Amino acid sequence: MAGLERVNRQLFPLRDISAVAELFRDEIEKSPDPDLSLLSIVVGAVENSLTCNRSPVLREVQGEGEDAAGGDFEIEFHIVDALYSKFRSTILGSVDLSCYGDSKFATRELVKKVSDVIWNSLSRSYYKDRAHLQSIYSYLTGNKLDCFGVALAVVAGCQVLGFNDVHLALSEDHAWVVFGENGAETSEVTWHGKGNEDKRGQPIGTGVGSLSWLYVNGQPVVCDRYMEVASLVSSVNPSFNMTTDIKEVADIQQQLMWLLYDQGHLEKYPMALGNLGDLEEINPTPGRPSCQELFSQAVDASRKYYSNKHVYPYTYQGGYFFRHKMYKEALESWANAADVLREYNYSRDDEELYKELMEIANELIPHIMKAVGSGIDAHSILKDPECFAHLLRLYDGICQWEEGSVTPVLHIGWAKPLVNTIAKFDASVRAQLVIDLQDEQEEEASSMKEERVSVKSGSEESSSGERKSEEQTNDRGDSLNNNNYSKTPDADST
Ligand SMILES: FC(F)(F)Cc1cc2c(N3CCN(c4nnc(C(F)(F)F)s4)CC3)ncnc2s1
Repeated sequence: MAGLERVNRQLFPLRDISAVAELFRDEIEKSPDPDLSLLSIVVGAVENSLTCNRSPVLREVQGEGEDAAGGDFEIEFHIVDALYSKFRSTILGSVDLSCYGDSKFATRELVKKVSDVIWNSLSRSYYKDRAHLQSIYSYLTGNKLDCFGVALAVVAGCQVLGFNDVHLALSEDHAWVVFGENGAETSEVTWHGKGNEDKRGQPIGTGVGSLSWLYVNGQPVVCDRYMEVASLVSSVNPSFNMTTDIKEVADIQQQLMWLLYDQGHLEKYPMALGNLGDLEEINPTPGRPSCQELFSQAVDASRKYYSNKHVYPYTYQGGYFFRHKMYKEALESWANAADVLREYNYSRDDEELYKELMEIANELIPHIMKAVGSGIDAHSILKDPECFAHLLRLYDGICQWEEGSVTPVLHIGWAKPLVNTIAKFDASVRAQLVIDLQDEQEEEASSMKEERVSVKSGSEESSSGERKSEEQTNDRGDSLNNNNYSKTPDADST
């Protein structure tokens, strides 16, 4: 039974958060196969009505403080019904299933066909980096989707066709699909980054090219239906403009995230836990885990389920510590993020992460040095050898990221802030630096280079990790705006 037939029509017209939450709860708790297009249309309609259709008069009255009051929304059943039917008839009307064999599993050709239907119905040219282009509501009412939205729409389209083996696979800056028996097949279905030729229909490379962060070294978040619901909730964007969020949209997103959290559907989704942490930092829910705990759960999830190959859990956590002037903890989180990077080779597809690290190294850390330099030095950072060790581990990780990459990472723009920062630490702290190089003979034997840097600080010492093996160093490393997931191909690249 399709989603709309089982929806509780008494809930409509949807006028408040609890009605939207009730509809999601019904769909998540009562249906073995939550209807992605229904849920994406509903939450997209709410987001759109509160953030996009703003009457100028209302705006003057509301004022645009931090959280401009979003006013009310009213989502009529017949609107949702019409859009839901439009999506289903678009998909069912464009895909002749008799062309794709009789397997109950999707084929590569079918997945590509669904991707083509979505792709070819998008507006010819629009600003892909804009907010609010992630939902099927946006697709149906404006023929616009960002790169995440295309991937979600393809999975929702395959659900309409009855192929429940097609699922969303998510890295920290790209999305694709898995399908077939045991989800053993993969396919690109959307674009990535600016001006890159899309690879739609191709499997995800498994060769050395996949050593780029973009494909998280074979450790993507592979979603089930419920995690796909979590991804569409996580992609809700409360932004009204660059400086203002609509509080009602953030509240709805937060409540839906807790609903999914309670059902265990965020357990293996580090970025969703990070997003919930951000929402909780702004507006804590009484009786719920703190944002610091959520950021820590995101780190644990990456370590437990993804061999610690995800970077963002540490940058979510480091950003939190930085904002709360917990500078030593921030340096440790950022050093842990850099440890993840060591296994990767930097490729031009990784520029979102490059920008993240640039901001940390060349803006946030210099800010810390200024703050502690002028006396706000709660933990006397500049006298703490462990902080110095975290700083060196951060930079050494970035250097190792660069090693073996075809694209350089560091340049003079990095060196100046680094030199200034190192110079800020007390000479006595720097003097404690002990660099012990591994014995030469062993190096031949293992053909793996390993160098240990440690800063003796009382009992504790910290050290850097393994180097890449020889064969990895010459590989050719064949970029989501953090708020709204979209990548920015040129305006008319689709
Ligand atoms: F599908 C793509 F291509 F868009 C990749 C995905 C991105 C993303 C996400 N993001 C991206 C990272 N993001 C971050 N926000 N702050 C971040 C940090 F730098 F503080 F770590 S990372 C916001 C939400 N949140 C949930 N799921 C996903 S799936």
